[in-house]
Amino acid sequence: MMESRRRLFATEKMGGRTVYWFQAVTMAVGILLVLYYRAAHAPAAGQGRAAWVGMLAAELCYAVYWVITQSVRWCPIRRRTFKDRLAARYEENLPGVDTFVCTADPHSEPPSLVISTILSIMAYNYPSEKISVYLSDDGGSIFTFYALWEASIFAKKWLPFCKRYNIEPRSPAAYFLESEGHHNQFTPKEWSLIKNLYEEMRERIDTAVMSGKIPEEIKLKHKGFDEWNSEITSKNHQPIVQILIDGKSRNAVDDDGNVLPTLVYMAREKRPQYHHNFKAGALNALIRVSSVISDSPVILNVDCDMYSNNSDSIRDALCFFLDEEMGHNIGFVQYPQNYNNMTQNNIYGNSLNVINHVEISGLDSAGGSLYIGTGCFHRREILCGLKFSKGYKEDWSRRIKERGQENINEIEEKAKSLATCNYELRTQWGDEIGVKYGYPVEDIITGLAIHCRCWKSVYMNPERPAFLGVAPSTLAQTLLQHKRWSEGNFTIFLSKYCTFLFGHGKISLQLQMGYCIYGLWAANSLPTLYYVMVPSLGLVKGNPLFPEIMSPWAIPFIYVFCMKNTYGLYEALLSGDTLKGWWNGQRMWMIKRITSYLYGLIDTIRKLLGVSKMSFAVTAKVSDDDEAKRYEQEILEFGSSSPEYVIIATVALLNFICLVGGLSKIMTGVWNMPWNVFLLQFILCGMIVIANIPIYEAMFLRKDKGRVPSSVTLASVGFVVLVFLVPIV
Ligand SMILES: O=c1ccn([C@@H]2O[C@H](COP(=O)(O)OP(=O)(O)O[C@H]3O[C@H](CO)[C@@H](O)[C@H](O)[C@H]3O)[C@@H](O)[C@H]2O)c(=O)[nH]1
Ligand SMILES: [Mn+2]
Repeated sequence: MMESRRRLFATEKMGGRTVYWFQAVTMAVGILLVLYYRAAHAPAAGQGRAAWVGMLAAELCYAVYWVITQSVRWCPIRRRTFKDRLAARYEENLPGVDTFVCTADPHSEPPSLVISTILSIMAYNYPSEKISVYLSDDGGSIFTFYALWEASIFAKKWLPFCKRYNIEPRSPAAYFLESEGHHNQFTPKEWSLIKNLYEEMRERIDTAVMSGKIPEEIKLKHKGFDEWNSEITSKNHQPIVQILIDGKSRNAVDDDGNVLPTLVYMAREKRPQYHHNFKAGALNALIRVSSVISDSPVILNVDCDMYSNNSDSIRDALCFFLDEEMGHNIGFVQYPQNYNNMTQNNIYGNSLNVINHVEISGLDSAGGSLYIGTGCFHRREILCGLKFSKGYKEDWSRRIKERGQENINEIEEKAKSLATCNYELRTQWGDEIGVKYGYPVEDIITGLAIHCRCWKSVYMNPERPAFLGVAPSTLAQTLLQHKRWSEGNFTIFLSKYCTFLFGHGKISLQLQMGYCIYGLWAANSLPTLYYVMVPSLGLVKGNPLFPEIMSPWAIPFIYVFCMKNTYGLYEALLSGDTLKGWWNGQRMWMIKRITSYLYGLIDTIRKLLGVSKMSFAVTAKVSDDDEAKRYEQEILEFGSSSPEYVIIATVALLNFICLVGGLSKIMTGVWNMPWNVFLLQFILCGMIVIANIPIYEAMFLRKDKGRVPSSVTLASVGFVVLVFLVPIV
């Protein structure tokens, strides 16, 4: 009796609270003093008042934002699971799990990468008959289908190999990369055999993609290839659903005679006159298609590059859903986004370490992790719009969908009819049912709606990362991704789904604030743009904007600046960043704010005005050799002449000129003011210049292809001249 009541998971509070509270209280006092000083000491009109008021506005924004970021720092928690108890109680009655993998473009997301993810999911340490894997191909590409077909055959060898030797990770690409040289648990022959099989398969797939042709004899081997003809394009084709492995069929066994998971390819119908709603549209089609094939009560959703790195993740997630005491109101279980292509010092700040270790853990204690699009287990019912009610209880022992008289062709036809363009017309899909449409971050808004239907969620961050994906490895891709994210979250903030309105009374204030950390990314761009330009300009124009260094009022400014950075550094180091990684992160933080977030802000407003439409630009998961090499060496990649780079170069150049100009004016005594009036401004400008050193290198010293193109440098010179001519300070 006692045994059966023991919990399947535990929740622990994280330490470090004294340090946190010391930081929080002293920062709050410091910020208030800064704001008071700003308000009380504004210069007279005509003597730089406008610039001063701008500083006040910027600091006010920072202050509000700082308060918001504290919401997730009060009491972060960590979760632990007891898989042995799960097995002891439920091994015979484990629920089915449907996995949705989305891909959109065979060029930025190579099919060979996609199938490594698929194979890693098929090989979970979980009864195969209960796993179904669905690939949604928004590229509608015969090459992706071909790769999946190859994977369905390779799986017969791969799954037994994984299970026999209990290897990790179970993505063949990742496994063979990692295990080179230390694979002594099995005979070298066996290892080489399977490795060769894998490499040959990859070779065949890559060759097909590169040559744009699939050998005719292969096309004869599966009826699915007949779906493609010369007219089909990614934007215009009929619905395609192909069940490559039917887990219920007797023939679906691996080389050891064990059942194989079900494997399905889907390309929903696309027609130019219908809007397809990007990934959200794909997920909704998958929800319907899977409902006639396996209809499992649990759905796992991963991006095509996010392979499973931990074969126990399904079991970990189920420890939450199946917990007798607390499981009934948990709507989804989110794992962090981790990447396997991080360089040591996080050159583009993409490691998300602090978000993963600090912020989402804090959100978890406030009511639930956000749904971040990949590595997330949902209950099927909540994705379909179910509201939480007191007496709710899922029947986990619900049997795997029985199949009546229908044969596989009939099921495919039925599934196709659910993946047509007009199926959703005049329905609640994309609104009350399924993943929400109209937001570039469909994940966040869908998670918010689920929280507001009174479900909780949990965040699971196991020692061995559950999923590993591909982070953007160029500056352009990083900025593109962050533009989409900041724009998406800001769109939510300005919509009727703004957490303070929509979430009011439904989720805790803490969680409402937590959502706004990301909701306000875009809004942060303006104060930052102001702060990296105006004080520096003030140096050359003789306009003091901070208290002089001897004044007691300098203390709160210095304190806030130092504390913010010290505490930030402390969090970063605790989360696994290196010192240099943190520093690179600071640079990227500035760059993202003055480019991605600014663009995100502008595009959100343009959408509100109706002059632009929502888009979802897929980030590339491959880069050319040259680029990859510079990424390895942590050298910033520019190369093309994009307007974002002009902003970055302009700000860098401007600060350099201001620093030199300001110094020389002080030295030569042009200003009638002593140097200590400007010291804080010099420090700020100097820090910006130091952070920008790699930008100067890219503009003036580097010769490689990734340098800042001279057209960008020239344009930035033009803008700097313009800035000096316009009397804004
Ligand atoms: O029309 C589309 C566009 C994208 N995708 C898929 O969506 C996933 C995410 O796209 P990616 O370009 O990798 O974007 P990221 O910025 O890395 O994605 C993060 O942010 C997205 C929201 O902006 C979430 O959907 C993702 O799950 C989350 O990992 C990929 O598997 C794509 O294949 C589609 O299926 N159809
Ligand atoms: Mn991605």
